[in-house]
Amino acid sequence: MRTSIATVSLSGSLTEKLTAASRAGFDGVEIFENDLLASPLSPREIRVRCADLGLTVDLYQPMRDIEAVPRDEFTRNLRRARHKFALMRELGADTVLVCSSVSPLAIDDDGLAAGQLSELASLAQDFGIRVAYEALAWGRHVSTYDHAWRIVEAAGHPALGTCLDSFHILSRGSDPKGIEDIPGEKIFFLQLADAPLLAMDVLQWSRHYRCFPGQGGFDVAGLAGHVLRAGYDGPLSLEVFNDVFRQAEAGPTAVDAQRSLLVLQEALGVAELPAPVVPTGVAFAELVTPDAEPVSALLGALGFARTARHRSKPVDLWELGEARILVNTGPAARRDGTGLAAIGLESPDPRAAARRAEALLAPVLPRRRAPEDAPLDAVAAPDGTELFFCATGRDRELPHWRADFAEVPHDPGPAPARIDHLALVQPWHQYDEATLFHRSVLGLHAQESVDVADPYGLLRSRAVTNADGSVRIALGVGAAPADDTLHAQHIALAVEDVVAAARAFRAAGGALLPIPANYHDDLAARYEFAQEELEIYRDLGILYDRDAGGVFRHCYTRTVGRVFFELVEREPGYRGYGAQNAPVRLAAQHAGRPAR
Ligand SMILES: O=C(O)c1ccc(O)c(O)c1
Ligand SMILES: [Mg+2]
Repeated sequence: MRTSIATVSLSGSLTEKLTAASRAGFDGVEIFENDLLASPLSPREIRVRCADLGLTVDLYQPMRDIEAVPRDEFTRNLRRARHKFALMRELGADTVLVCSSVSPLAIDDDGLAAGQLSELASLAQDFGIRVAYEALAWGRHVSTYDHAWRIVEAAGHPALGTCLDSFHILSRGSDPKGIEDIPGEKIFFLQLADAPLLAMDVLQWSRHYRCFPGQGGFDVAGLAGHVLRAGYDGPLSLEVFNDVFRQAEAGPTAVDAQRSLLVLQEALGVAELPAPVVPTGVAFAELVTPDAEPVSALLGALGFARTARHRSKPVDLWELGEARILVNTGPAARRDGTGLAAIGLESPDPRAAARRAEALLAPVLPRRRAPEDAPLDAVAAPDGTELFFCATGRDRELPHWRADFAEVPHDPGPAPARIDHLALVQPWHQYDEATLFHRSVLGLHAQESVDVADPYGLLRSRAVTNADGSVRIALGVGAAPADDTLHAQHIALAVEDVVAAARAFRAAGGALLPIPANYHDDLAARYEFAQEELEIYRDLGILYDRDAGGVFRHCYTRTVGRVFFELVEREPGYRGYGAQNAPVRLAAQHAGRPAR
């Protein structure tokens, strides 16, 4: 289907918005009046620019407070409309959006509204223009889609139809099934937006919190299905008022937007994408560092052994049980400092996984970086983390990253361990994008978003997982642009006995993050422990959580660069990540930072 986006959904000047929409593959745009008013380009120049970019101007919007007003007021409205219709001809736009009046002058009289909208449509028709009437959820007398449709139907004018906007319909809890009773040719336009489920004033909700389909809590695909079954054949158009997208760069936002429509069309069965290939495990995590020494010391104290070295690059493989960490001291490290740069995901079909990612507009990375390397399929996540799709040792035909490494002499590692989860820090404006990306591209399931108090701000965190929990990625973000060395990434290692692991780490010279005594006093108030047990937790800085499924005990290493490790002992039924304890951990990490 054709896709369109309202200019209000993107940041920047009108030209920047148009360029971003075109590059992301949109077919058309809704031009928001303010964007036109503020543009140095004339309407005709905008039309040419759109044509050059391969965009149609699908809608001009909005006209406000038009209908059901006293005659003299309506005469002034028609005068205004005549100007706008002439402008739309220059612009090459053939549909105008009229949203239901919020004016105190508006009269609660459907007959009057229908009559005046019909007059407006007659004037529009002279200009070759159609009028699409939309119920704002906070409209003064008309606030539901079925009410707007009754007025359009009563008006019975060929140049008057309705505009459906998923936000207005779903935010009011209207049943979208009734959409199928509207003849498709009378649905002149469809605007799509999702939103998180918030209990707040609907106008504020709409103007600040809309997001792209699949990023919020509404069943936008379900609504769009009703619209298609009604016979609508216009574009799927995104109209998203969002404080974050207004500030973020237009290019990536437009890609995120287009991805949301691809996923929506897949759900509607009108677009076929390569099926998701859900990862089945974590093959490795790759750290980059300019200085291998502190990272090696940390890994060594955790019990990892350096087992192999890359045949042609400055990359070491460290292993502890099934946990594998690559330490890369190549050029990227000198540029970016110590951080988590890549994740290897075990994939049942790496090629197919990469094809899906590509179809969903993920940047595909050059297949490994040297001629003798296994040609691994890889894409970049929105935060820049490289995701490699691996088939470790499963199939001789498939590329095998492990074969790039030559064994080095080492003692067999001691305790069994594996990667429990990886926590990535998202750029502050990419939280919703990151969730949609990991869900749609990797086929992971998103758990609920949790708020975590940090002494200097509020963090949000949301985990995406596969069904058996063998892949868990926690996506975290601060509330605003921040020094994200604080909100560091981490690698959580699942161990059988966290107390033993923490003791062994300390005995090997590792430094655990100290946790204030108040925390453990509070634990004593909340749960019953054998006395020594709590003393052990105090001594090692072990944190404790419990849910209906089981117990979670965990502790943290000091941070190196932008990364730290967590040791976790997770009872199989426990679903969380110790979010309850995160504020204490964050405060302890702040306290432990060198003064600046
Ligand atoms: O918030 C508004 O005013 C507004 C304007 C035009 C729309 O299409 C809409 O859904 C909301
Ligand atoms: Mg709208």
